[in-house]
Amino acid sequence: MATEPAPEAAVEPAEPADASAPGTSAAERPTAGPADDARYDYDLVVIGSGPGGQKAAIGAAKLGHRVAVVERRHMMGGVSVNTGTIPSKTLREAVLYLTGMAQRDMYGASYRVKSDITIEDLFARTQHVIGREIEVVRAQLLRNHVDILPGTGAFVDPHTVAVVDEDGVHRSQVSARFVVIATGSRPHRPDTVQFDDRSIVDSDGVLALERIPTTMVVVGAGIIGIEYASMFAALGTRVTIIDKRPNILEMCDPEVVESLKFHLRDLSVSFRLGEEVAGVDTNGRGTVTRLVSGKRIAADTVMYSAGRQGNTETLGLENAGLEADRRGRIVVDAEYRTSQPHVFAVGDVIGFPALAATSMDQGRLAALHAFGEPARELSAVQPIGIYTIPEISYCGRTEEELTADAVPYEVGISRYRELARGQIVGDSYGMLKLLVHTETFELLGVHIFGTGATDLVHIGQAIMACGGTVEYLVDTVLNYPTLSEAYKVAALDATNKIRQVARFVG
Ligand SMILES: Cc1cc2nc3c(=O)[nH]c(=O)nc-3n(C[C@H](O)[C@H](O)[C@H](O)COP(=O)(O)OP(=O)(O)OC[C@H]3O[C@@H](n4cnc5c(N)ncnc54)[C@H](O)[C@@H]3O)c2cc1C
Ligand SMILES: NC(=O)c1ccc[n+]([C@@H]2O[C@H](COP(=O)([O-])OP(=O)(O)OC[C@H]3O[C@@H](n4cnc5c(N)ncnc54)[C@H](O)[C@@H]3O)[C@@H](O)[C@H]2O)c1
Repeated sequence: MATEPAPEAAVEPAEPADASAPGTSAAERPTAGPADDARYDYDLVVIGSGPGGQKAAIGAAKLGHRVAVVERRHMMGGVSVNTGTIPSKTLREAVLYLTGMAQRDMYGASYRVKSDITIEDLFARTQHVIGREIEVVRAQLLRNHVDILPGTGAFVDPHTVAVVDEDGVHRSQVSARFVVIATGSRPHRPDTVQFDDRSIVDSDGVLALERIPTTMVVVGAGIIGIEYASMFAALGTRVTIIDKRPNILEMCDPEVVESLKFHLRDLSVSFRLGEEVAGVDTNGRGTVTRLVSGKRIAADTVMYSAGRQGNTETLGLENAGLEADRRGRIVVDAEYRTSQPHVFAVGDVIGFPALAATSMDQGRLAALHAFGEPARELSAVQPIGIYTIPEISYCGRTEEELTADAVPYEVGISRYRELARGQIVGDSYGMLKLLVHTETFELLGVHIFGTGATDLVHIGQAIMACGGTVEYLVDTVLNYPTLSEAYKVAALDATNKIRQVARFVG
């Protein structure tokens, strides 16, 4: 994501930039809600078309309001569609398919679908999916009569947004009763590192690599770093992961993290944890990463994934009476309202948890709150999906948290290798762990490692969100053979252990 051009001071009066598009001009709007204010060009202007912005815009349009989305021409769909969630998950799918990785248990360690995988093979699939997704986003906005204003938006005053085109020329200026800031984030680039977008890249640059590197250093063992590290390791790249924290993915179940590390080491990944990067040197042919401890690591490519920065510095926040913190984030209340009650902010620009999944709901809720519609809070039980190879997913609490809070719990485990479906799909390493309250039988946490984890987690999530107990799983018939059966096996394991303790106690 490049830095946006700064808006000029004087701008021309508003004319929706995409007014030529059929059926999209504000004047043709079929209905306007009773609360609409004719003083403004729009009831809602959304800045940014990522998951948060899309859902805010469509949510308001469904209520019959006049809505516009400001977005740069090349970024329709946001980071999510263009450089984040969708390309990374498509790349993972291409890696899994072409390397034959998921089938090696069945057909042997040398099994490959294609022996000489090129970067073109991988990016062809990615580009195809990105193209389709952009069309889906655009079509959804247009069929909901949302105007698309191409360009970069910036506040002129608290109710007015100027739209500047890529070449720095002002396109228009629009006023709105409400504004939603959904400008997302970009990779954080430390000043000490000279990114050249060839051998020293961030998570955007990794999507423009010219070849699959033989060796790679990944700085930052957060979700982005570990996901890409596992993809390149599967492709045969020798990857070194560096992080100043003592372990990777610290929010996950330690047993799951150990399983992942075992798999990654098996793919020649090395870990340099508890180590800080002092700088990176490049001579055009390769890189040397210098650690504060004095170590030096040579690699073809360095990928930095050391956190993200909110896109706020060219938004003209000061013109709206707003400000952002050092990391470009905007503070909001429980209704996603900023310190200006008519301006909302959603998605990565408000910080944690910074997921496409949560951003969508934040956008939807911000639109409801803006127009005074009833809105329920999001369920507290939210899943995390990490698309490593193999994948990880969890919801609820970890063993550490429960122990720290002195909550009595029992663990129920199911190993995929003991499930018929696990054998059929060739997953011998997968496992599902349930954490169950020993007195109430309430489900407290679900931690999954292996095939289908990010989908399977939703079964546990639904039970937990509805206050269900493990007895539901014991008493329920599940399809056979499925991976969902892991829930049943783990539930029986946990209840057997609880019963055994009860027998001893008498
Ligand atoms: C590599 C990677 C993988 C990821 N994988 C996942 C995943 O598997 N699951 C998941 O849930 N999340 C994932 N995420 C996170 C997810 O992509 C983000 O949380 C999500 O995209 C944030 O949505 P958003 O609505 O805040 O906007 P974004 O998607 O960040 O989009 C913001 C948009 O605003 C535009 N914009 C910025 N400033 C302006 C301006 N002044 N005027 C007009 N437009 C502007 C930008 O051009 C951009 O298009 C991943 C992120 C990355 C980087
Ligand atoms: N599957 C998913 O849901 C998914 C996938 C990718 C990204 N995301 C989202 O994107 C966000 C950003 O991810 P991220 O991985 O870039 O950030 P992060 O903040 O999670 O991780 C950054 C890591 O870099 C380390 N680090 C920073 N500077 C360092 C240095 N100089 N030397 C060594 N280590 C250093 C930090 O200790 C930290 O562990 C996440 O919070 C996540 O919400 C989600």
